[in-house]
Amino acid sequence: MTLAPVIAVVGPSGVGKDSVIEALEARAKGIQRLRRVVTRPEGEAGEDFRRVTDDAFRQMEGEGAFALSWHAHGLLYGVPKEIAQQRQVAEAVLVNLSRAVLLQAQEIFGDLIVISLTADASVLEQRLSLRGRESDSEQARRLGQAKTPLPKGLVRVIEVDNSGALQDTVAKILSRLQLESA
Ligand SMILES: Nc1ncnc2c1ncn2[C@@H]1O[C@H](COP(=O)(O)OP(=O)(O)O)[C@@H](O)[C@H]1O
Ligand SMILES: O=P(O)(O)OC[C@H]1O[C@H](OP(=O)(O)OP(=O)(O)O)[C@H](O)[C@@H]1O
Repeated sequence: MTLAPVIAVVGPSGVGKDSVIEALEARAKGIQRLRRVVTRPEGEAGEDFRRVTDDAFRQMEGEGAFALSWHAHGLLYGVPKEIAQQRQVAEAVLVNLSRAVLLQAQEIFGDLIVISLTADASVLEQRLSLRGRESDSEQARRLGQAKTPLPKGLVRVIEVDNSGALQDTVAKILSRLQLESA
């Protein structure tokens, strides 16, 4: 059975990864988002994710619960191995990934499309501040990592600027994805 592609949405903090994922899922029938496991502390909201403690995460990892996992912003993130079942029923599975794990993701998932979102530095700063999920110092730290480059060796990368309206970004992505599958 062929598995649907995994679409990794990546980019700096505040660029709009979760907003784009949510909007794409709503707009495109058949595209589903993946629910990540994150050790994000109580009180910090975010996308629809499964919150676990560090100990629970480590235990899950030891039991082989993740297809992919990584460490960023002092948190642990996991892609549950059930992504394989999701890829059997969906036309594509969207997931918010770290830029640091993209080559690993390409190796593990095989069929990987990377959507690399960009936005002007001033826009990022304003959006992180408006989101208000992290402290000012944590926001500043995340902004400091904004320019992390994508690794070399990725087969399919779609770069889209999300400095403008979300609906324009989503339209641009859908048209690029259609071109890809044509
Ligand atoms: N195109 C856009 N126009 C205006 N605000 C946006 C846009 N994309 C995202 N946002 C807002 O910016 C903030 C950060 O977006 P989010 O999706 O959490 O980014 P990320 O997941 O990349 O950190 C949120 O408050 C979100 O509502
Ligand atoms: O290595 P990087 O590409 O810089 O990514 C670091 C982390 O940032 C994002 O997490 P999260 O969505 O929790 O944070 P964000 O909304 O602030 O980007 C992304 O999913 C990674 O887990």
